[in-house]
Amino acid sequence: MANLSQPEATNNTAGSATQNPPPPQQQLNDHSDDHHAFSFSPITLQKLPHLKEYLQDLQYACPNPLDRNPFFHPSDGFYITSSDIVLRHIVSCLSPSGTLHSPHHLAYIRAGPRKNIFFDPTTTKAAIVTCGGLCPGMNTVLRELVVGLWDLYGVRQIYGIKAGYRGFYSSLPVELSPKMVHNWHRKGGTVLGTSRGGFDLTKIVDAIQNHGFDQVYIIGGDGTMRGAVKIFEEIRRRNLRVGVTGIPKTVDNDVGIIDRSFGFQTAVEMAQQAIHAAHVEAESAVNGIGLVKLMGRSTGHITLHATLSSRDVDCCLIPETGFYLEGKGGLFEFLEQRLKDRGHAVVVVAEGAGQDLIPRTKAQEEERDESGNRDFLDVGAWLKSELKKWWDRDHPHELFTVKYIDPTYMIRAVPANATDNLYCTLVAHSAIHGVMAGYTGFVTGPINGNHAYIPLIDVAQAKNEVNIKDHKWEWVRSVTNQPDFLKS
Ligand SMILES: Nc1ncnc2c1ncn2[C@@H]1O[C@H](COP(=O)(O)OP(=O)(O)O)[C@@H](O)[C@H]1O
Ligand SMILES: O=P(O)(O)OC[C@H]1O[C@](O)(COP(=O)(O)O)[C@@H](O)[C@@H]1O
Ligand SMILES: [Mg+2]
Repeated sequence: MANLSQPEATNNTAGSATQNPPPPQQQLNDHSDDHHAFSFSPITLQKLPHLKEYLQDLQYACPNPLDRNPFFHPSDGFYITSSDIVLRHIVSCLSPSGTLHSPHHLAYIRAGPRKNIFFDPTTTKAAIVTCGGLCPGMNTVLRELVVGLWDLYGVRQIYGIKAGYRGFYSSLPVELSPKMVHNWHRKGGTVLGTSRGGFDLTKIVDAIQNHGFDQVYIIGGDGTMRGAVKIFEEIRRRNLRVGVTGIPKTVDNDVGIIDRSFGFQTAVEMAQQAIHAAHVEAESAVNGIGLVKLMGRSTGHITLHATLSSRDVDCCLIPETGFYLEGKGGLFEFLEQRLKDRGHAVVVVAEGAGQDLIPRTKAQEEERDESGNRDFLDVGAWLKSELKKWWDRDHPHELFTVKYIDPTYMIRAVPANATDNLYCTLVAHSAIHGVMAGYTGFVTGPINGNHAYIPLIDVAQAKNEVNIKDHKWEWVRSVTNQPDFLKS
């Protein structure tokens, strides 16, 4: 349990040393309930929405059923209280006098079971939906939500919404039980189905109301989280007794605040196979280049992590840094030297990198997927063709080979590895505990290794890009010795 200093009568609204929006200012004086946000100097606890905020007569439904669960023996400290927090940043800086440079710290409410719950499990009706692209572990989260609701809390009405947000209003919910989901964690993809687009707020909330759902679990990426905020706000506007929670899923790892999303590590692991094959092909050719394109719509996390863990990569290209082909400090000059020194080279490029270099028509510029995400041109195919043109122009009589590998969906259409599966279980159970405790409009995810509850709106607004100023990007540069592509 966190050891905090005395609570102050008024909220400490000091900002944190983060890139995220400052926490909402608030005047709070009731610290008795778990759902109230308050701040302790020098820590500001991030406020979390709670059903009690707009349903004033809402009372605790009952003590947590885990009290009576034969497999749990709740002891002191088992239940999470309002004093349990997770600090946003654990790396700080001491001044010469030994005090912290940044006097204010942002904290989030720690995830986990609460002593009292606001839902009666015998009448609770939960809905679960998966949206956006696939990610390893989606089925594990589905399974653990069903099993957790059923076994931990005794909920018997659990429904799956088919094929993403549109499924709320375009098809009938599917009844789920532990028996039905028992082996789902072994399957890639999502048994419920998923889709992009189809977000119709009124129809979705009408469906939630008409079906009588009072808990909604939304699994998806950054787009899904933005939709979930709107659903939560509309539910609050209609004064519905419905808890809404988001569970971030993204192989791109582009969802902010949390350490990482489930499935990311599995995707990085799968990417190794493509890099390894590219390396073998390149090494076996004369002047061979192995080129691998990896997913990452607008962030290069998969490419960066796959590069760092592979060590066979000569050049890593991500959307967060520009690159250029010709001239001093360019890609061609670098590869020419590598081929001279080693006879082969491996280039790994994120799908969102170099998009501004690829010529495109006006129509191509406008192309969007059903969710409104920009459609990318194939940077790998373009790079392969540019490399060939360059070599034919500058070395017309020398052998040269580019072997282009695009594993695309292979890195995400697989079951989660052990680490991601563990994550999926924790995140699903934490989400259930939070909703049962009356929290709503929140996301569960690990912050510095500990699961916390974070306001949905903060997560929907925060983007997790590769910070090219931090050490991780420097490691890439030192592993590959690639140019910085900063034109002098
Ligand atoms: N700004 C938004 N407001 C409401 N719904 C959105 C928004 N952005 C995306 N969505 C919806 O969220 C779902 C998934 O979004 P998408 O961007 O395809 O995937 P992901 O959630 O994995 O990023 C889609 O049904 C899409 O219509
Ligand atoms: O072809 P699809 O299904 O639209 O998916 C492609 C996109 O999905 C991703 O894997 C993940 O995207 P989301 O997290 O937005 O679903 C991206 O890397 C990629 O651009
Ligand atoms: Mg997305």
